[in-house]
Amino acid sequence: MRLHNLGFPRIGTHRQLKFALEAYWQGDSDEKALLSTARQLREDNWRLQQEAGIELLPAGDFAHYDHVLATSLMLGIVPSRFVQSGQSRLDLEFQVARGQSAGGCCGQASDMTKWFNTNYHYLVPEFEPQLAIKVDCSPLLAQIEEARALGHEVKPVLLGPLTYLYLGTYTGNKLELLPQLLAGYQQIFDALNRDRVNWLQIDEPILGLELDEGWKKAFRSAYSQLRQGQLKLLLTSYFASVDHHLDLIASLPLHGVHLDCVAEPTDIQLAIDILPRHWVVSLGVIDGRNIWKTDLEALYQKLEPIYAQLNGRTWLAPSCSLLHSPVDLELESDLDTTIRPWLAFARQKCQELALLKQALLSGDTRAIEDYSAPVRDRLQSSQAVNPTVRDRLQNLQSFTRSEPFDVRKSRQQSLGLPLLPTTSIGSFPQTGDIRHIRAQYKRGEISRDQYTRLMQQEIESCIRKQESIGLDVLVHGEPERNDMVEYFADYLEGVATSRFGWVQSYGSRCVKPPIIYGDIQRKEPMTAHWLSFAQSLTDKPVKGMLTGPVTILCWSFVRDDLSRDQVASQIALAVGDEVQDLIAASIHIIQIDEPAIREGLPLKRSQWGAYLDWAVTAFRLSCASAPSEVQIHSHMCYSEFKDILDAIIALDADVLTVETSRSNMTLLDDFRDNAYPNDIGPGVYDIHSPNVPDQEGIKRLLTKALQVIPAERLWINPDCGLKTRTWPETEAALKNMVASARTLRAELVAQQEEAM
Ligand SMILES: CN1c2c(nc(N)[nH]c2=O)NC[C@@H]1CNc1ccc(C(=O)N[C@@H](CCC(=O)N[C@@H](CCC(=O)N[C@@H](CCC(=O)O)C(=O)O)C(=O)O)C(=O)O)cc1
Ligand SMILES: N[C@@H](CCS)C(=O)O
Ligand SMILES: [Zn+2]
Repeated sequence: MRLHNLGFPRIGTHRQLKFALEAYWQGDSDEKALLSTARQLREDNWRLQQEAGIELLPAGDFAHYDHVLATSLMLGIVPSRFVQSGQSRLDLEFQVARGQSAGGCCGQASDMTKWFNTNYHYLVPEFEPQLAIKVDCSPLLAQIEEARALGHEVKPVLLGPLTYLYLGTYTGNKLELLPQLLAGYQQIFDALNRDRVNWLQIDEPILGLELDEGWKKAFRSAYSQLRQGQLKLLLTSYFASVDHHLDLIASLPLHGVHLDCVAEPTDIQLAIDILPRHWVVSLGVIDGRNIWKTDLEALYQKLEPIYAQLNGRTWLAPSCSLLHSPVDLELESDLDTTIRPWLAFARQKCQELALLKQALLSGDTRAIEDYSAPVRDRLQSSQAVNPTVRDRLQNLQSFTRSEPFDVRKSRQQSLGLPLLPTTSIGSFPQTGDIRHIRAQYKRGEISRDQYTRLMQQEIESCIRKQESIGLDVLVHGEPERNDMVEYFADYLEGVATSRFGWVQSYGSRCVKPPIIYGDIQRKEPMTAHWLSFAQSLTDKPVKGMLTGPVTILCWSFVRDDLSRDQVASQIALAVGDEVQDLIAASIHIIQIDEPAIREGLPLKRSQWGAYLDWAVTAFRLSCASAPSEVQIHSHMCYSEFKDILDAIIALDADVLTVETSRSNMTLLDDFRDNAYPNDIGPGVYDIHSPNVPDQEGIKRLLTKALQVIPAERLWINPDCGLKTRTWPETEAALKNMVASARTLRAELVAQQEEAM
């Protein structure tokens, strides 16, 4: 039996990678310093895993920005707009991820989207008909060498060719590109052979999807064509079961397969029966994506007969890469002492595997019995159930708003908004000063009153800036929020937050997912005091800003003893209570953000309907109590939406703002023929790039939008919130956006007059 790991968090216990990246981008450090931090992190990670008991360590799971982008660079698949002579490989990587710096030419960053159903974002590979593959796997080989020099036995990790192809964008049939791509993968295989690599972990998570015949055929042909030499391929999939593809997998020339046995019920016996007798079967039995301590005793009972059957062919691992888990629970000294023993972070998950192995080898279960006791405590804890919340949900009468959109729209004329209203998505720059003030408050260095006053100053400054820019619907700027989910978690019973539980979201950006351990209800109003202050400063409408139930759910570590739809409904009630308080505070426009609604989709399309039903219900429940005069907005980003358009329509928000600019408004093709019935604001510029969009560019996008959306239903806004930008970029960009809106408005009025 061997213990291995699919990948480890690369950001570091104290987000060392984040700080090193940002210092490099700001010009405060050099390439040498960044590479040295990265190397140190890899070293720490390997040591940590080895000390915990992992025997075969992953190498090549580390990436400076993103592992899909690292694969693109390894293959030389880089959009031609970035390839110039002179820049280092590292700078090329950052240009593709972040857009070309002002000094370079006009390179728009590659699109970024969700990694399957997680809150991690990858850089979408862009394929051109001639892939111009130019393999350079020296960074991977260097990582293998580093690990070997430290005395570790490693298993390199490579994103498989089919999944890589599936995740990219291409105007034609992607499978046409497979032969070219395979030539690149062959070169990588050859290099790994020359390097005497033994096992290669080849990640093909698309096997969790319901693939069509074309892709299944491509799997067979790709893996039979690739000459493996001495390499032993361990095919890994995760985030879903692959029971439906076992015959396909069994037909591939592999040496082993890894199964995620946690994400969905997985028939391990079926796998053993179908897979070739000589293959290694890696069982992903420790949840790599949630933070609950594993009931090792129960797992032991389940695995014992399987282990006996597989004998030496059993490998044990977390279900997926631990990229999605915080690093080390040891650091959480402030966590509630009842809750802390219920948890396991990445390091503890590795230790769980070691305990499990010990028990399976020796048959002595005493250690795992002791270890697992808190799991039972959690499931029986009185903290998990709140009868008031259960009764309230049981007795609910109203799940949706009372009048249809057209009636609501006419009642909302009282808001007095112009044609093509301009707005932003909510957050304004979270400057170092703001974060520092919050850190001081948390450390008790400033009082609550001082903190409130400083945040109010920031809100006032945001309002004045927006007035001067000329926006129509203002926001308070969200300065008081550490994060759009964590902030709300602190106001909710049944939810805990950690201190160092960072998980990488994209590049240098991290989040601390809250921990939902019990029934949820609001402790007190969460935002109304900030909004009421903001509205008192201006005659323009200020938009209230809430995070929706599905997003709070998807971006948290969620309890496993209650169904996700029940948890979402509980959150919806809490958000709905805040909607009431905002209305009472004279806020007439309220945005309920749901950027995570698409990422919550199960991998298998056949399961989408059930998920979307409860997700839509939860959103509608959160705003059901808003009278028709109150305008409800929602916002979505980081995803493709065309395949869930019906659900998005069913949300029935009065206004939907949605990310579109990075994908050049291709989303609008789906909105043709009035496909989207309510008001919509397709984002007109990419907020991830420091580049300031010019008026002409914005106007071009808006003109495109006007071809499919009638002017009376079109809003003008950026793609997403502006918290990651600086103020100079933000003001310049918004001024250009407002100027474009005004020009377009004038042109539309002139056209109307001409037509009369
Ligand atoms: C919209 N997005 C979000 C997603 N998921 C979320 N949970 N939240 C989101 O907003 N998923 C999809 C996208 C992903 N986008 C982003 C964008 C930006 C960030 C981001 O900026 N993250 C911050 C961390 C945010 C935070 O919690 N900040 C805290 C702590 C600040 C801090 O570091 N303090 C220092 C001390 C500072 C001092 O003393 O001067 C410290 O503690 O050491 C806060 O503001 O209070 C990031 O920096 O990565 C994430 C996802
Ligand atoms: N209101 C949030 C939405 C981000 S998806 C923001 O503006 O940051
Ligand atoms: Zn967004």
